[in-house]
Amino acid sequence: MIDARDLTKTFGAHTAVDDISFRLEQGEVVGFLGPNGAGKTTTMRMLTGYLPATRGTIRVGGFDVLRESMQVRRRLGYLPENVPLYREYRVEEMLLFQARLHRMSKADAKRRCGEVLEQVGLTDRRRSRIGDLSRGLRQRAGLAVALLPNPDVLILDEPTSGLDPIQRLEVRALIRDLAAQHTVLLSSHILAEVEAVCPRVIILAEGRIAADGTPERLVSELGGGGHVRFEAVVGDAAVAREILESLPGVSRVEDDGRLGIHHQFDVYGSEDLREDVGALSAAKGWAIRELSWRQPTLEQLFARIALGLDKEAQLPSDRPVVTAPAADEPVKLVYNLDPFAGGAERPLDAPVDAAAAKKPAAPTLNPFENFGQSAPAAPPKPAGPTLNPFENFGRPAPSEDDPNRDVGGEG
Ligand SMILES: Nc1ncnc2c1ncn2[C@@H]1O[C@H](COP(=O)(O)OP(=O)(O)OP(=O)(O)O)[C@@H](O)[C@H]1O
Repeated sequence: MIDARDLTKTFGAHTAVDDISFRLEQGEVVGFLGPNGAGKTTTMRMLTGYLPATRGTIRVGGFDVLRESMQVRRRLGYLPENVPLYREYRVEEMLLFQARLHRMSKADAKRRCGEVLEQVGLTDRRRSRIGDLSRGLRQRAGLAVALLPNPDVLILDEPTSGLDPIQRLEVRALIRDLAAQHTVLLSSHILAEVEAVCPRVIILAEGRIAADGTPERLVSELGGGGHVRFEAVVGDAAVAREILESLPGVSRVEDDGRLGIHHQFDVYGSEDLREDVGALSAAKGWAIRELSWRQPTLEQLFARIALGLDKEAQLPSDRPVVTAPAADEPVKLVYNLDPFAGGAERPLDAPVDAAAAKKPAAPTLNPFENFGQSAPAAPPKPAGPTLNPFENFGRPAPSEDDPNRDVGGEG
């Protein structure tokens, strides 16, 4: 439906779009992503014929955008980033005016205006002045304009930018409906929105296509793979890291720092190593707080591309990391999970005192200290009143053949 080949746009010495090619098949819904200045708007304006390309060709529905512009306009609806609507017009007036530009007959224009107003949910606001509409409703009016020629293709440049969260959800739902009937190219800075609506994304960086595919494929192939998030009480973090690195299948381990008494690591490997890390923890006696499989998000992939792969270290973490205290700073004990310590506090970094751990402990009710030992004999029962009804408040319970025993019943 859209076929862009070897597209380049230069502004003076600056190359905004640098030799890109892509196709959108009929019915495809594609998210167009990229950091500010990546060239998205420039590309969209070239696709719609608003801006001539410096080099390259664009065909929409088989028609050349520049040489067969009237055929292209009938097949293509465009919602620019800043919707150029006439604020003094009423919504219906403005649509009728736009319909005339599409050379529709009066009857067709009236019918089509009614249809698009219904489609974008503005029927009851058709007599409102555009200047009086909220930004979300103006965006709907802009979509109505784009839909007027009943186009096969919709090009939407940041359709939810500047909207509040509720308006954004409404416009997103509207786009989802439209996506069922049109080929859509949608640019947005809101990646969750793109993931929710678009089965395919094209990521632009510095005027070039950096990635093109389904979000899942891009994330798994370019996102740097998944990793095991492991958080536990490990004692010496450097030693624990070395041990984790020695696990078969582990390619690298990132030390994310300390969170209270726990230490957090990201364990990378070719596959999900949760079971291996779990078994290792059990063997080492590390108390686990988290053991989970993490896939990179589209947002992280986007940041990787936007920042440049060489600046991977600057990737925003999905969780604030508490840094380990300096070496001379006393380690504060928050909670002691050492089963051998019998409740006594010991600095977290100190090794377990093996001798103390082995010494025969006095019988207690602490299950950790008493494995294998018989429970102490119960202390003798103190005489005195009990709540046993048979003991009759201090007296022994009557025996079976006590003639005075009250067995109940009549008489
Ligand atoms: N008319 C113009 N004259 C000169 N330079 C321009 C013009 N239009 C765009 N540019 C430049 O081309 C580059 C790409 O701009 P473009 O607006 O296409 O980026 P974008 O990806 O849409 O960014 P944003 O997400 O901020 O909208 C930028 O460096 C911009 O300054």
